[in-house]
Amino acid sequence: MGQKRARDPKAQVAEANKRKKAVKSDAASDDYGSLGVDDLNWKEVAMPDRMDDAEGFFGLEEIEGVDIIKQSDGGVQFKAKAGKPTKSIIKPPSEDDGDEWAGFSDEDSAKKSPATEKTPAATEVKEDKKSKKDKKKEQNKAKKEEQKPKEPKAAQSQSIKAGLSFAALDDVEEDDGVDVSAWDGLNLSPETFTALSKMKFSSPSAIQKASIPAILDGHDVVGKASTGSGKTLAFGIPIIEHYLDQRGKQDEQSDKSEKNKSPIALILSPTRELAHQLGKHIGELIANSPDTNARVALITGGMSIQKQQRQLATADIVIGTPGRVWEILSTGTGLIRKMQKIQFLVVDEADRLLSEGHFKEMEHILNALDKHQAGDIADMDQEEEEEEPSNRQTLVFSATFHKDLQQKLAGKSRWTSGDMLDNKESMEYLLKKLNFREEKPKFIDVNPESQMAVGLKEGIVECPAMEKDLYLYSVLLYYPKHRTLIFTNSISAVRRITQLLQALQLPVFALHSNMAQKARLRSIERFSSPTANPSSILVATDVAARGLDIKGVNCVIHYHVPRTADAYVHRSGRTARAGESGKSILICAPDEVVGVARLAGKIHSKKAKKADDSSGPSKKIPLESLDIDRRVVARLRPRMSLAKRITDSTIAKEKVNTEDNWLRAAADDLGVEYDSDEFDQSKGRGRGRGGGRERREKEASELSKSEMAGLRAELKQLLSQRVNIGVSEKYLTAGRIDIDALLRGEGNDAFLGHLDPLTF
Ligand SMILES: Nc1ncnc2c1ncn2[C@@H]1O[C@H](COP(=O)(O)OP(=O)(O)OP(=O)(O)O)[C@@H](O)[C@H]1O
Repeated sequence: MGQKRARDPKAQVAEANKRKKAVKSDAASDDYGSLGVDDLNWKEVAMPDRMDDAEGFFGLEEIEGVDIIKQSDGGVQFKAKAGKPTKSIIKPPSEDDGDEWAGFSDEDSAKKSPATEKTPAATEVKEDKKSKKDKKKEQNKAKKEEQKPKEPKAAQSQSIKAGLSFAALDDVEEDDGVDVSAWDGLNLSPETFTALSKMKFSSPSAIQKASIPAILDGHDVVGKASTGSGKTLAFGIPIIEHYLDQRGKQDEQSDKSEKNKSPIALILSPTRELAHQLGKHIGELIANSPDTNARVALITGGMSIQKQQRQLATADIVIGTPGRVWEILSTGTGLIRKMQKIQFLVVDEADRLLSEGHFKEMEHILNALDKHQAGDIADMDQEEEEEEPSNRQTLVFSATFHKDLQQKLAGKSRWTSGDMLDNKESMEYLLKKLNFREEKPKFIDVNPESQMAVGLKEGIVECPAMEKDLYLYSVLLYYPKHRTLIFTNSISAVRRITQLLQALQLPVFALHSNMAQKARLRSIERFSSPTANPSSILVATDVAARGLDIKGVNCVIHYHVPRTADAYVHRSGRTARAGESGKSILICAPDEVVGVARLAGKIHSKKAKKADDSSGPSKKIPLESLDIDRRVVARLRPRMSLAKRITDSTIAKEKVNTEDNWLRAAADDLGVEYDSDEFDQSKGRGRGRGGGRERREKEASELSKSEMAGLRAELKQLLSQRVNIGVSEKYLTAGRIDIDALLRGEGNDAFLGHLDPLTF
């Protein structure tokens, strides 16, 4: 319900204060005056996890202590119940529901958000055509005369007017931009220069430098560049350039109503989080670009369908996941027709989007964009059907491209591996399905040698299969103040490891696709917030492997060996982004080593080949081996075994409860008595394999409350002390410990004694 107006929080607060004042004065004259729906302080009703992604059912809100007053026009107003002060039901002034990312326009913000107020585009609708034209001409003239700004245009043109209050000075932004002359050759608009300067992007990355001119020249582009190398703006900047160009033309030639306008770009992404992030990143470019008010509609699952349909109707740029985009296009009226007019189709993380899971919806969308017989366009008249075919540019980006896609697309083969693909094969495949406008799109591969980011170090920790948890914990303690992303291959492992690390009092969050959308976004926000604990940990499935751009991730740990080479590339790519450095560490049981060697071999094959050519054949895994001190592992074992018992018991209890409830309900349906002991006995009979696990689960679930409390107390006691790795506290002053450093809070304060830091 709360509306996001995040581009200008100050104005939002001012608006809310104004509203509050108005309500206050109402309340003063009539203590129980009537209120509108948006004035009330609605409370969210907690939804169970199983409601996750209930197809647009976003949630319920409730309010207590109000009477409903029916209006003569059929509408309703609200009023505090007798005896209840009005104040108790009014929404607080600066409330923001915080559900959505900043930077996207929505219907409400279109009406009165400060972002739209600041731009002429929003108010021009009311102006007469002639004055609009004159204004535009003046703007264009000014634009031509303008030098590429080394300082923001907004700041240049700001002049002090009489009668301005001090509050107005808040709107004058400091010119803290950077020199952006390195972007000179790319033929960008002054608006984009200003935005880049404000965003402090002093020079283009390799993929941006190569792709932007090609896209601006009207080419289809297939772009391949390592993770974190700035692919989003490689296509985002040309789209905004096109928007700025078109905006001028449209204003001059027509009085197209908001409803009749069509989006210029459709950007497809494989996951919701990535779609949100793309929206945020492109939204930042728009927000920093003076007088640019392109509207971004975010079309992903987990949010209200109706709202998204409304946003899509007036959007300039549509960003979404294929499932929801297709759902909205196929059920809307006239939306496909609008989308057929897009100038850019962007397929981000292309190899993932065009593979298993998204294939059907992608196919539907691609067909709908090209063909004129989809259901939605049955109402299209003859004249329109004979329109020229779409002339859109197709832009395809990823850090990796799969080999089997082409056959998969043709329905000839099952998905087998995530092998890397050389350029020619991927081109053939993409050419076929994406219907490029050019016979040969421009293939831009800025890092043919390696998919891995330059600043990434890759390491491996070998450990016994049953001790992965212990080694994981050891690695985490070795690297304090490291923001760490841990990847697993299953949702149940995410749940278990999160609980385990929580029991060990580490600041940990979970992320997997069975979580409600809001919880997913919350986990990412908490993990990535600049004010978050610098040792924050996010445990995730591969839903977080691609595209997520979280600032300051220092380390990626693969708790499970990734299933494919490209998954390894993308997971590892969550660190060492935008020229930073980072670590990727595989935790590996002895029987996984062969698979890891194969996987690493594929990724580094070209590099290895080069090395081999010069120095003879080598079978070594191209990953650095990390030596974890055995003393450390031994000293951490007691903590880990306590934490494991607590976690196993909690999980087993949850499982037993769920099973019990399910069986009870089934017995009720059948009209029989449910006896859990009898059921357990019959279940145990004749069981061979798996019986041990069930017995262990049962035992774990049978730990009493007081036993659990005992375990927790014991663990708490252990965690309250530093891990002593071979120092008698009696001899603290004997010289082996730098007491001053200890008091200054330097070194690794998880340990007592000298810990050789990992050289990795
Ligand atoms: N020219 C630039 N200068 C400095 N930083 C930049 C520049 N362009 C983009 N960035 C920053 O680099 C980071 C990575 O960008 P982006 O998310 O677009 O990478 P990517 O190549 O799409 O990565 P992935 O393959 O993982 O999706 C972002 O934080 C972005 O703000």
